[in-house]
Amino acid sequence: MERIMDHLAHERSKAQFSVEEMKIIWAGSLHAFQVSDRIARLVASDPGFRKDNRAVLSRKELFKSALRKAAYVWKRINELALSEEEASWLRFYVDELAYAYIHWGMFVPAIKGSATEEQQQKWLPLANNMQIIGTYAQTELGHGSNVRGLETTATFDQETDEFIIHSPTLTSSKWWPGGLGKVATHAVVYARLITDGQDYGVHGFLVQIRSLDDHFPLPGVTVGDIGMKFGSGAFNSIDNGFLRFNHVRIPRNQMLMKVSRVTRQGKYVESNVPKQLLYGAMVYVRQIIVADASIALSRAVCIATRYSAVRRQFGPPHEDENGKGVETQVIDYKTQQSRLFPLLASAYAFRFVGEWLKWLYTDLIQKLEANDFSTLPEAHACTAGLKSLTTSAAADGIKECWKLCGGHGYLSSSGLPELYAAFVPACTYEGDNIVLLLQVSRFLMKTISQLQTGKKPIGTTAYMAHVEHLIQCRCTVQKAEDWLNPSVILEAFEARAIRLSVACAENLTKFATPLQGFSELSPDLVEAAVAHCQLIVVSKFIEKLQQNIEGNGVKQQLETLCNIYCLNLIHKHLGDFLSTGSISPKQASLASDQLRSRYSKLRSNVIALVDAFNYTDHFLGSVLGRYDGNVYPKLYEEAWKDPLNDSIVPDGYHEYIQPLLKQQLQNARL
Ligand SMILES: CCCCCCCCCC/C=C\CCCCCCC/C=C/C(=O)SCCNC(=O)CCNC(=O)[C@H](O)C(C)(C)COP(=O)(O)OP(=O)(O)OC[C@H]1O[C@@H](n2cnc3c(N)ncnc32)[C@H](O)[C@@H]1OP(=O)(O)O
Ligand SMILES: Cc1cc2nc3c(=O)[nH]c(=O)nc-3n(C[C@H](O)[C@H](O)[C@H](O)COP(=O)(O)OP(=O)(O)OC[C@H]3O[C@@H](n4cnc5c(N)ncnc54)[C@H](O)[C@@H]3O)c2cc1C
Repeated sequence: MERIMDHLAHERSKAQFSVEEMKIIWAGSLHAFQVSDRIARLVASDPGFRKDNRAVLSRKELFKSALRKAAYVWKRINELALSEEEASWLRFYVDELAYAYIHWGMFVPAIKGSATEEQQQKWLPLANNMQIIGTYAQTELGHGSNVRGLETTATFDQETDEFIIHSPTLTSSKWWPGGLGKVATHAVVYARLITDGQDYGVHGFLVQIRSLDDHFPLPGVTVGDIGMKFGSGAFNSIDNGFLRFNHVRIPRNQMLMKVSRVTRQGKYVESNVPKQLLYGAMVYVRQIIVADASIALSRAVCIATRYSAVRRQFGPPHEDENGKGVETQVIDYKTQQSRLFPLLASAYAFRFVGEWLKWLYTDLIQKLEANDFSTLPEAHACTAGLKSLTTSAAADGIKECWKLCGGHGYLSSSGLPELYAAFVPACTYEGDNIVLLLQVSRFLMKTISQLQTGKKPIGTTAYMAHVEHLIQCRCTVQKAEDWLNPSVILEAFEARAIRLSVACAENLTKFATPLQGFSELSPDLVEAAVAHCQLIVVSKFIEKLQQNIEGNGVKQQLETLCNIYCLNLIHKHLGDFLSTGSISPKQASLASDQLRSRYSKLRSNVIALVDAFNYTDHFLGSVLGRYDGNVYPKLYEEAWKDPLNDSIVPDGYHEYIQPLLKQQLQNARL
């Protein structure tokens, strides 16, 4: 036991940088670090937030436990008079999916984004004080991605000055909204607005669905839970629901009227605000999900890295620091490094691009408030594309981390199966990842077509202004070290991205209609979108390194991580880089050489790099990822805690095992 604990201490002693300074970089600022650290410890030390029994709870127990925790969170927020920032961290570290995620993450933002000032003054205080609990009811049984295809209707009745909300078909039943099944009292419902016999398309409406007195559904409302979801624990603590309306009436002023409104006379009036602002809550949450992807991936990487340093298999016996013969730490296998270290680098890359995206979103909101809508298309493309890229990579990465831990990774107590089950739907919710990449490609094709009109591309597409150069430039790498030059890397990624986009744009002209072209070329368009989004992540990582980064050795570690992130992408997408002529086969081989050498450079720092995430053992929820590395005794202890081990002879022995054995024994004797 002693020896295992020593392993991580020894690993930590090898670090070549200041972990404390890196923690601040990871958190974003000293202030963010201090607040998050304080709240993480508060949660970890409070038995009310225990979560180690989730895997063995039944659905009903799990759901009730999530309700209890959500109520307890609210109580603590009020008792401690936490600020909004502290309250968000508290909800985050409690790490239990419940209705509050949708209430705070979607219901409140939808009101802020789509309601008029007057409507906000009425509804926000109610929501902020939890006098009502809200959900975001957009998706239907028949349509999720195709929002324009939603079928729920909101028909204006001029006589009573009301909207009649109705579900005309089975497929129009709302399906999936979190917190809807059993908890929410109100919902922002997306429905087709019909007035004067004309259909004006999908709009948002605030609808009360349950009584505030006895929690029963209001007349005309049918509501329930959609059933168990993938994995034990995970999303099963939340009541994703279905909802049907039978001519439910709401006052006219419960239509969210920032984008457009209906007058007392039933006239539909558009404002000067673009209609896409109706989708504003999705832009907001997609940006948060990018931050969440870096958290989910870094959690998995932290577990896999610590365990890989503790775990030993085979090898020429080495001598440990006490001169004893020991097997090889699995982290020293080059295959383990080539699977794990790029994931560690990706966690950092996603953290920084998430930070930038938060800035972009804040900037967008400021501009929108000043009636400047110019950056909305780019913000939509960036949030959609980066949400897609980072969640797909994080979900795959978590699965890889579980395999990196061998058999023990499959144990619930490793924390990895539940982390995977809880995160993988992020590839679907807030927009299916492929559908979102197609939105990015649409934006890219539009930008390319505008180049011909002389319109200067801005922001993340600014590189397209150099299309002539990027189409014909040749990568200058001659030796492996040349791949450490950020401008060489950047140009290779820009060349690959623009060449894929331009090829798509040229191919699109070969089809009878743009629609037909988009449909036929959609796999290529998705690849072009991925290349563009990867370029954004690469360029934001490089920009981060150009900032003033303090702390002993911190910048050097980040440079190594950045190199690994970029070179591994080249390695994985070699087909793109070679087929577009962005690099040559010889340069590809030099990139692989450099990548291998970066792994060796990073090796002694990896434990410290995952320590810099500053995750408590409570938050990690993993025996394999424990800070002290004391894995085996704790695994043994956990095994004993399983309910099957409550009795020596299992339930069912007398009914099913004993008779079977007896029968077989008798048969043998006959
Ligand atoms: C130390 C670090 C600390 C970090 C802390 C992190 C804390 C993390 C906490 C935990 C966070 C998260 C946990 C999450 C918990 C779980 C929540 C899950 C909740 C899930 C909710 C949902 O899923 S809600 C439903 C979402 N649904 C969708 O996303 C549907 C997807 N479909 C669409 O968006 C649209 O239908 C689609 C865009 C695909 C097509 O729409 P359509 O109207 O047909 O549009 P087009 O014709 O294609 O386009 C018209 C033009 O509009 C542009 N556009 C489209 N969408 C938008 C938009 N959103 N904004 C702006 N513009 C848009 C489009 O580009 C077109 O423009 P053009 O110029 O005409 O080309
Ligand atoms: C855990 C979870 C929580 C959720 N929470 C909410 C919530 O709170 N509120 C809410 O309103 N919704 C919620 N949703 C619903 C979610 O937003 C939708 O599931 C999502 O938008 C995808 O839509 P869909 O299910 O209709 O998939 P579909 O669009 O049916 O996708 C099926 C397949 O078709 C492909 N596809 C679809 N369209 C195209 C296209 N144009 N081109 C190429 N391929 C295409 C997709 O890539 C996918 O492979 C939640 C979903 C999950 C899983």
